[in-house]
Amino acid sequence: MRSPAVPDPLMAPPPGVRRAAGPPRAGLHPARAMAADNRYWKRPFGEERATCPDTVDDMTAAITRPHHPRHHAGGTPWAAARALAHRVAEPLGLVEVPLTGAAGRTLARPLAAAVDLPGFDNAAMDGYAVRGDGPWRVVGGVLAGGPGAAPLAPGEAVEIATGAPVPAGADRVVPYEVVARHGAVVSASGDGAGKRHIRRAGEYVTAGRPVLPAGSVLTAAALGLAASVGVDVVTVRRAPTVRLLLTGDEIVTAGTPAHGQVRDAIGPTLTALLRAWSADLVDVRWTPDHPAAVTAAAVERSLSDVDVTVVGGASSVGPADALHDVLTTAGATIHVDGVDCRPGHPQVLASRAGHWLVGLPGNPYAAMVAAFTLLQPLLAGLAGRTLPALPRVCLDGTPRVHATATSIVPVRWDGAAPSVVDGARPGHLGAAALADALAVVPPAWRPGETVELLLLPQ
Ligand SMILES: Nc1nc2c(c(=O)[nH]1)N[C@H]1C(S)=C(S)[C@@H](COP(=O)(O)OP(=O)(O)OC[C@H]3O[C@@H](n4cnc5c(N)ncnc54)[C@H](O)[C@@H]3O)O[C@H]1N2
Ligand code: MOO
Repeated sequence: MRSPAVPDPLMAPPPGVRRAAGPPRAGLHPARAMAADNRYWKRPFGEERATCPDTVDDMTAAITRPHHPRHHAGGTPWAAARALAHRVAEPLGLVEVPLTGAAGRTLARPLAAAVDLPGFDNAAMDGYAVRGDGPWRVVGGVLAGGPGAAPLAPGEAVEIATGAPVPAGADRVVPYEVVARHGAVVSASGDGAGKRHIRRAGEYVTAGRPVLPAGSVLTAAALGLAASVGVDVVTVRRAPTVRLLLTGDEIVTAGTPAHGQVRDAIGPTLTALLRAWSADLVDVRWTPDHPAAVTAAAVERSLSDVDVTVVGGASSVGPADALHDVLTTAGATIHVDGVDCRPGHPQVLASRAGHWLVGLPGNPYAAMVAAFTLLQPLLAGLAGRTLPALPRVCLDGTPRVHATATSIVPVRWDGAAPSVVDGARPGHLGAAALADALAVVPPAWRPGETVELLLLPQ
């Protein structure tokens, strides 16, 4: 039972409530040793290098930036951390949902056609369905959705609309553009040996055949395809339930912050990302740094509740950063403790009995980087999807690169090659807000080498 002195850990601040700044973060705190496991990683993992054509290859852009000693302790290499977050996730159970509510969900079973597509022989062009060689006698007309026409005899034609059922016996449809009509007689005005312009029943797919494999995301086109083949209900993976826990005495959720206070930027960013990643965001809660038992109780409860708890802040080594201790006390397994990337180094992936926790750094751009590193792959794994493949491209411009860590750099992709958006700072989303993607720049990248891109949802 919780002590009555400890406020409800999952109590969100009422909208508009401004909180006073918490107690100052005074006093020395022993830096935590990096997880011994991380020393296993001796060299970059999965960071392929390829060179762009026509670029200078003999320059170096490696600029080593000063970092706190903990940074130099390393961490799981970026690509390995991303792959691990996907690999450790067991796909969630199956649910049946109506097509109307299935956008973004992941098929748990192959999607099979319930009907032939097209369902019947139909016209691909507006014109005349004809039988035999012309000229033809027009014996009627047929519209899409209307009653069909009687079978054609040789030398007969019916005027026909695109999508209307082609009468039995018709060889082809002659488009209006290439016929001449005189009274009840039409003749081909051009080369009569053109295309048939008839879409035959089952030409696209026949009933019972799979049209999409399990693991496919129900995109806009996939939803339309499912409807085309007569499907109303799809079997998908349950959407992972997610709670966003924001930590920090200084955090306010609305209005203009007072001196010492900071407006929450992680909540709005993560809410949008989680929507794009088809997670079921259950709620966004706030816990103060003090007393630490509040965060502990919130994490404890959340680890028995939702599929994924995302904690904003509390991941580093400061006096108020309680997450590691909380996870240890909760008996959680820590899979990733620090990732060798800039920004976003202090991120955490942990689990307990099928419940997951992703700890994001408090700095908002670093939090966004961490969400792409650990959270997106985890959600993909839970949804039974493959790890999203990253396009590999040449960059326009030279980003700041780190000698030993992966740099995650906002880029704008409105030309042939994405160009670097300058001014990215861990605590500021200004550059990311102007970007279309984040470039994954491997350690000691050199101009002319390609990079992978994490595409930002709109
Ligand atoms: N001695 C060390 N200090 C720090 C290290 C380190 O390795 N050794 N790492 C730095 C890096 S890198 C980051 S990132 C931060 C991560 O800190 P935490 O995850 O523990 O987060 P906080 O300390 O609570 O906050 C950091 C920063 O972010 C602001 N913040 C927090 N939450 C939000 C939010 N929801 N919206 C907007 N801004 C937020 C907070 O006010 C702080 O300014 O640690 C460095 N220190
Ligand atoms: O990496 Mo911190 O994650 O630089 O702001």
